[in-house]
Amino acid sequence: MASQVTFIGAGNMAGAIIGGMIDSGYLRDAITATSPSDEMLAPMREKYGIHTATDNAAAVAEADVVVLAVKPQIMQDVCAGMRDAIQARKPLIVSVAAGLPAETLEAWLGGELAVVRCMPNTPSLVGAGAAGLYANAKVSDTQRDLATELLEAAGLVEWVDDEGLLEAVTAVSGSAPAYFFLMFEAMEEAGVSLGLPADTARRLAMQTAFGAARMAMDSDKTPGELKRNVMSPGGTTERAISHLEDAGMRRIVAEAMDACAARAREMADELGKH
Ligand SMILES: NC(=O)C1=CN([C@@H]2O[C@H](COP(=O)(O)OP(=O)(O)OC[C@H]3O[C@@H](n4cnc5c(N)ncnc54)[C@H](O)[C@@H]3O)[C@@H](O)[C@H]2O)C=CC1
Ligand SMILES: O=C(O)[C@@H]1CCC=N1
Repeated sequence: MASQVTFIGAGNMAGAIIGGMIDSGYLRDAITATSPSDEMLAPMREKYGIHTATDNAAAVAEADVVVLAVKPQIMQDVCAGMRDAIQARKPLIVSVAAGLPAETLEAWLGGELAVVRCMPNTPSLVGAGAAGLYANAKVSDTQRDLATELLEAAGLVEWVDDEGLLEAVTAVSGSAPAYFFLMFEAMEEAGVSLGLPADTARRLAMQTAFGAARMAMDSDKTPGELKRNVMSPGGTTERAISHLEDAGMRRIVAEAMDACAARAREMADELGKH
């Protein structure tokens, strides 16, 4: 029998994971999503055919897994409202909230709980997400497999054995879709400066990124080797890559990712006080 999974919150992240679960054949009848108003829930019922509820405590009463998918800023109140129901059942807690430590969530829900903390990203919405997962010591192997199954429905899953590494995951994948979107903007603008229509430049840039990612994932060559394969001696790519290297592209990327991880640590400190 499928494990009963209740999503607290029915927004982007919950929708992405639920959509993936259904596409990979998870039993609709075993999935519930909650939100304070029925406005967010009607589309979930129509699109996915799952159960919905506006009462969080009632919705977790028979859950084997509770996925916390509300904004970090309201999480403490949301946890307080279902604490007794969670303690009565002790389901696996899976949180996708940015910045909130597993220990804090466990405390807010009354303690002694198996907690998996995830850092997913928005490409989960198209089944191409990348998520880092961390399990506290109370998570069993079966629960770990279940969390993998749920998150893999929305893309790649990588486990880390130190919770602090989720800050690095935030820098490498959680926030990183935005780095690539910035690159698309910059390439479109530069393409327009070179005379291309904006939509042509955008389509070419995006398809090239998609092709490069797919090629790198399918190949046993390193990204460095694939890069050198594009660079004919004395040719155009060599000129472009030299410019990026001389302008400090690697340093800029490293500094941006350091800043991202530092902010993730700050957020954990700000949100995690309990
Ligand atoms: N958007 C992103 O790139 C990423 C988001 N996350 C995390 O995912 C979590 C959810 O984010 P989104 O799905 O983007 O937000 P969202 O705003 O799309 O969804 C939040 C949902 O919570 C519901 N909600 C509000 N109060 C509630 C309550 N008292 N009880 C139950 N549900 C309630 C809202 O109705 C809404 O359905 C956040 O904690 C965020 O940190 C994590 C990684 C990436
Ligand atoms: O920008 C943020 O804080 C969240 C966490 C990762 C992606 N979005």
